[in-house]
Amino acid sequence: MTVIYNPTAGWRRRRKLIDVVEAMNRHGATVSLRETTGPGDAEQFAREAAATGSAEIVVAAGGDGTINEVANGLAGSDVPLGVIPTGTANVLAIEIGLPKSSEALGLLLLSGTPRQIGAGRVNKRFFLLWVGAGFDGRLVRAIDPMMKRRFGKLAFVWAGIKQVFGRSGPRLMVSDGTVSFDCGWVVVANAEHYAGTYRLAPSAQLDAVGLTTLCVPARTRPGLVLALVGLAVGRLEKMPGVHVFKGDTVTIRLADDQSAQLDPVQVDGDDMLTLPVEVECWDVAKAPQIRLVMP
Ligand SMILES: Nc1ncnc2c1ncn2[C@@H]1O[C@H](COP(=O)(O)OP(=O)(O)OP(=O)(O)O)[C@@H](O)[C@H]1O
Repeated sequence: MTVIYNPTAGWRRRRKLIDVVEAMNRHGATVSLRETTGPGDAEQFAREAAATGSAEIVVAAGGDGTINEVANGLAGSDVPLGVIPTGTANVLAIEIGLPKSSEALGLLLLSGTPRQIGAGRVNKRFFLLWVGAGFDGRLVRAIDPMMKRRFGKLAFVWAGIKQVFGRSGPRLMVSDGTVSFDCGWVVVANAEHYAGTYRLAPSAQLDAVGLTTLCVPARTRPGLVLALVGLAVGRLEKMPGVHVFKGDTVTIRLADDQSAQLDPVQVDGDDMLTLPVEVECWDVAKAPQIRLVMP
């Protein structure tokens, strides 16, 4: 087993990694640990492990960004993906209900049956959770990595407050190929949970095929505050003015073509791309597939 560990993810979570690895060692596993030194390493290490056939399973130890990289590195191989959540928000772990106890998680990684999951692709990269632009794209870009390391989730709260009281949101055009929606915040979700235990898209499930897109009219401060209240109570989909649709392809761009197309796009919680982007649903029947060890 190869465990790819992002030492900068999360907040004092190294203990978790050690406990799970020790649990697996007690059950006779040979664990080869690779630490990342920067963005891109996790994907590269996963690709190498898959190509050399040196691991029956590759485990991402980090947050959702590290899992995203490892998933992209493994896509196209038969090697299953496992997760040790040592990140800040760990939404994928919440989504699939990973055991909290290190012993139980170690056992799951050693003997769990991998299952194919539905995924999305954005500009040809796989994502497992969501792609977001407007409010959350800007929020993720505004996060200070040092602050995230020191204060964990509070860094997200602080960046959110700055967005609410900062400049107004961008005007986004979101299209499903036939209809376009004008909004200030868009999330294309492959999973139900968001930013922790919030239920953003109850109809989206990681182990089912299909993306749910929420176009939220959150350009002004009152609109954004209302949307955040809706998110907090698990009813964002039902809020006035929110358009929700299911579709296989979604394009997101700035409405004003004259403006610099540099607004950030978060992918699985990381600042990864800038607009415009093309999002597509990836069918479990298509190759490559992503197989995830889950309870
Ligand atoms: N050694 C490293 N130094 C700096 N950045 C790294 C390193 N290794 C990986 N990264 C980058 O760190 C970013 C954030 O990691 P990750 O998302 O796993 O943790 P997190 O943000 O704390 O957790 P979560 O996404 O659950 O909130 C990833 O985009 C990854 O590319």
